[in-house]
Amino acid sequence: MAGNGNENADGDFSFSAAAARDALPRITTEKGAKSADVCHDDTAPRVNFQTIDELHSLQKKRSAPTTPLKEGGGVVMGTSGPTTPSSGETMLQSVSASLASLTRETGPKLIRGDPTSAAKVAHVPHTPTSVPAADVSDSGLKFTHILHNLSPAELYEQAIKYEKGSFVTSTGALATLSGAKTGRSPKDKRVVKDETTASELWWGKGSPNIEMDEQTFLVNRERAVDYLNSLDKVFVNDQYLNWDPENRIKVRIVSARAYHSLFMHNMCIRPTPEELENFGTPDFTIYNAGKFPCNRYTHYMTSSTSVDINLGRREMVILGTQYAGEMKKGLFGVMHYLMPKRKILSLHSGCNMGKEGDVALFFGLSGTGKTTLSTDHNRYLIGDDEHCWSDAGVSNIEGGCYAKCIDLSREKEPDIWNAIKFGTVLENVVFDEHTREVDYNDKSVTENTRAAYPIEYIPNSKIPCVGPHPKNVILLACDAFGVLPPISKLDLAQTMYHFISGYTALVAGTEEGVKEPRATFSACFGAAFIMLHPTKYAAMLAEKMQAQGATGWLVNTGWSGGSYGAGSRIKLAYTRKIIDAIHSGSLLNATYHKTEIFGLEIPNEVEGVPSEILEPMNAWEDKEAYKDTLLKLAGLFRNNFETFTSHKIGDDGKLTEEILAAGPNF
Ligand SMILES: Nc1ncnc2c1ncn2[C@@H]1O[C@H](COP(=O)(O)OP(=O)(O)OP(=O)(O)O)[C@@H](O)[C@H]1O
Ligand SMILES: O=C([O-])CC(=O)C(=O)O
Ligand SMILES: [Ca+2]
Ligand SMILES: [Mn+2]
Repeated sequence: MAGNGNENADGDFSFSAAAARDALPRITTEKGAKSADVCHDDTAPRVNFQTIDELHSLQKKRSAPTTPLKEGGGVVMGTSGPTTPSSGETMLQSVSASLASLTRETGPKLIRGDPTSAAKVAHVPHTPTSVPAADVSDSGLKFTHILHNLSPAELYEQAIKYEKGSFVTSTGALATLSGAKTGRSPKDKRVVKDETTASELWWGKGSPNIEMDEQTFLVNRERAVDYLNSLDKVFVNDQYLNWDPENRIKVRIVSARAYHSLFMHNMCIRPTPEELENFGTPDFTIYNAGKFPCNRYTHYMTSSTSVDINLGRREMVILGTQYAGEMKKGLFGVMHYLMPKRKILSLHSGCNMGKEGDVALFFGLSGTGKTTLSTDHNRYLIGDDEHCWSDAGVSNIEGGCYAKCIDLSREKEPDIWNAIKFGTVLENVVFDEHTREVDYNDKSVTENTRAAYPIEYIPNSKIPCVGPHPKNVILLACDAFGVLPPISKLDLAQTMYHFISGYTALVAGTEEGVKEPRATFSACFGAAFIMLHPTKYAAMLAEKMQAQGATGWLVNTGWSGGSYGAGSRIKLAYTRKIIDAIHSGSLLNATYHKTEIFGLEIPNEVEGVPSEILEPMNAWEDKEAYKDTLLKLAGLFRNNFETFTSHKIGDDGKLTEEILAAGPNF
């Protein structure tokens, strides 16, 4: 009967007599079953390992270029004999030379690979020399491990294991903290003034180049190098800048953090394994000592942070800041020096291209919309921030994008939202401690939250990131005064006037309550990065725009209907419609009327944009307040331009006159 354990209809099992005495039933298998068939679910073939260590050694397959040794065996390399060094050896020698102490004239002893890894590692061949005991230092005796061009996955592991504040977010990005500094430190930037740069660069009032001498640079360089050599391990990135193959620059970044290495991996152009094998000597080297400060007793130092550029030595030193943007923008400064020497214009601009090959440039100061508006689902992204314009067309300097994340939404910026995934560095964002979902509205750490991702994370990026000559040059200004029209067409002189002015007005504070907008004028929409006098870049831009017949536009991505506090920021959807109309060419054929004071040409209609916002005065309720604010802004423009009135722009005296006349008239 059911339940008494004696069912045996199929002969599958039967209870032994013990069942009757309440013991556990003994299971008997099917008649005739051989012992080898007992376990039907474990029929895997023989294993290839005898020990746990062997099992672990099987997990990782060797790959070039990130694993320690190319030629198997894993023997520690001895002193270099008559045989030619392997590429791994060459790399170590090259890095050791980069990290050489200038006072001791020796490079550190280097080992490739993580210090904690059990994997066999190779070290740089070191010629044994007998040195006086007094010259021997502890750092000279130790080995520094070099983590050379690690992959994003390896860098994630390094960051999570060793760098506090590193987490994987719910979408797979690496959340990091940049420490005390969450933005650049322009007041701490120094540029070496030597015989050459004294005459070539822009110095003095308004210039971003604060001088330092060669000797002081070497003091800071030694400080950074000694710090890096004192560590167990340093990260080394060998990468490229500029997608134009004829004007590509090789850069090496030596840093103390996996965060910095992954950031630059994303932001610079990534070499192929073959290119890395044959990388050779870099054209420019960054020593990023991160949190290690400069010595404030050092000449020219006014804080514990110092970002030093030496164009002669082709080196940059970073002390006392971990904000990764310093590296990206430091290299941009270098390009602003090197490229004009080759008659190539360097630009703080975004750049994209339509299906018909029409290229647009987007100039603008930080936060005005270069990244947001160049990332356009209907167009190919060439780059979001740094470009070159040569006789051949445009090329992106970088291999990645650096998007502002504050208030980021999937609806408004889907491509940027989707780019925040595995491999992306997310700086200073706040996330849920359990779900790891990021709250992009949270400004607890900083308002300047950022995502750095490789450009190919944007689905319609154009690889290689080059394009033909621009057709449209769009100047973005986030006008928190709310008086500039959302869109106006510029003639060449006006384009130059606004390019040299480089105006934007962001909101002064992030605290509660209404704050006065603060006007910022930054020549060439990037005074912090230019090296030569602004008129040099302006002359090149004028010449190129003229030669190519490019049209200039001024787009206000800021306020409408009143200043910050009374009006509101122009809807991103409207700005996108305006940009669409520029790209399509429909705005070129529109009818226009001219504004008072600034003399800007405003279109009477733009498809998809309410006409009442096109003329700024119409959107203001208080017309008197509008006029006062407009005059106030015009005055700010005029004051700012005074420093440029004594400069000639290019060889064309007539253009200079026209540019001076292209400013506000009142
Ligand atoms: N009408 C608008 N047009 C453009 N951007 C807008 C508009 N309204 C709001 N925004 C927001 O303004 C910000 C523009 O930032 P974006 O990253 O594009 O600046 P950026 O010019 O690339 O600056 P940076 O050089 O510092 O990278 C984004 O957060 C975007 O969502
Ligand atoms: O450099 C930065 O921190 C961000 C940036 O792109 C800019 O300011 O133009
Ligand atoms: Ca940007
Ligand atoms: Mn920028």
